[in-house]
Amino acid sequence: MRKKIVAGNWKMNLTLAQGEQLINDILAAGLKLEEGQEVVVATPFPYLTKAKSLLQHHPGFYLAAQNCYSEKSGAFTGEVSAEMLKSVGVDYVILGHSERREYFKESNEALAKKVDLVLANGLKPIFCCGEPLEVRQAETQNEYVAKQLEESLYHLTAEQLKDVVIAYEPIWAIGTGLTASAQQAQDMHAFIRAQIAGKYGREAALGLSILYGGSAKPSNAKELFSSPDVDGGLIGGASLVAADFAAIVKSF
Ligand SMILES: O=C(CO)COP(=O)(O)O
Repeated sequence: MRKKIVAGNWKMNLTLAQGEQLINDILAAGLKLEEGQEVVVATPFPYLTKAKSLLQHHPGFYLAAQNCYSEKSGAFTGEVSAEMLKSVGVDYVILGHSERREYFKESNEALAKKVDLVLANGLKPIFCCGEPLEVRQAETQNEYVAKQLEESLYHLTAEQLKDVVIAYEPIWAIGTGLTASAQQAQDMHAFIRAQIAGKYGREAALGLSILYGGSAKPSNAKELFSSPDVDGGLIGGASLVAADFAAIVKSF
């Protein structure tokens, strides 16, 4: 079902005590979530259990991990499986963030395997896509994103796709202070929805939540979220400040 989602991606920031404080501050911010609105917090792995205990009795608040490994289990020192994430109460898993694609060389093919493992464990992927600056400058962003979707998602059944959330994160807008304009975001979100409609049908496309990520902040969230195909945001820097994150959630 299509939902409005604001997800905070903490990335590799905060200590446990700081993270605990941040969640408590967000919970104390008096956010009133309506039916179909969700707040998701994506903490580093070591904080997931603690974060779960803080969030679990708050309807509408969900927990995400920022990654998982592309194999089920075994001798993969330092890696974390989807099954492990499920066992500590995770709801969503961010997959294919551009930082992981860039620094850890995650391919569309490896991401397809991660998507499968996440879904097989009853978790929901927040699948990230988005183009680098040179692709945007060459005006080939649609082809670029279409390929990401095709190679990582299109092996799924329509039933499986119902549990997938897509986040469009233009790389040139991540952590740069440069935000896609509301029109640029809307255009890409509409394109993604049309691609999904072409592959899975109109009903599936209308049921899909597509989040925008890239320098979203309190001052631009309302405009971004007011576009018809933008169903919320995946927030980096501003998710580390409770007042900013809460203000963005209030922009639903
Ligand atoms: O990468 C992002 C969220 O996953 C966006 O990060 P910023 O909001 O810091 O630009």
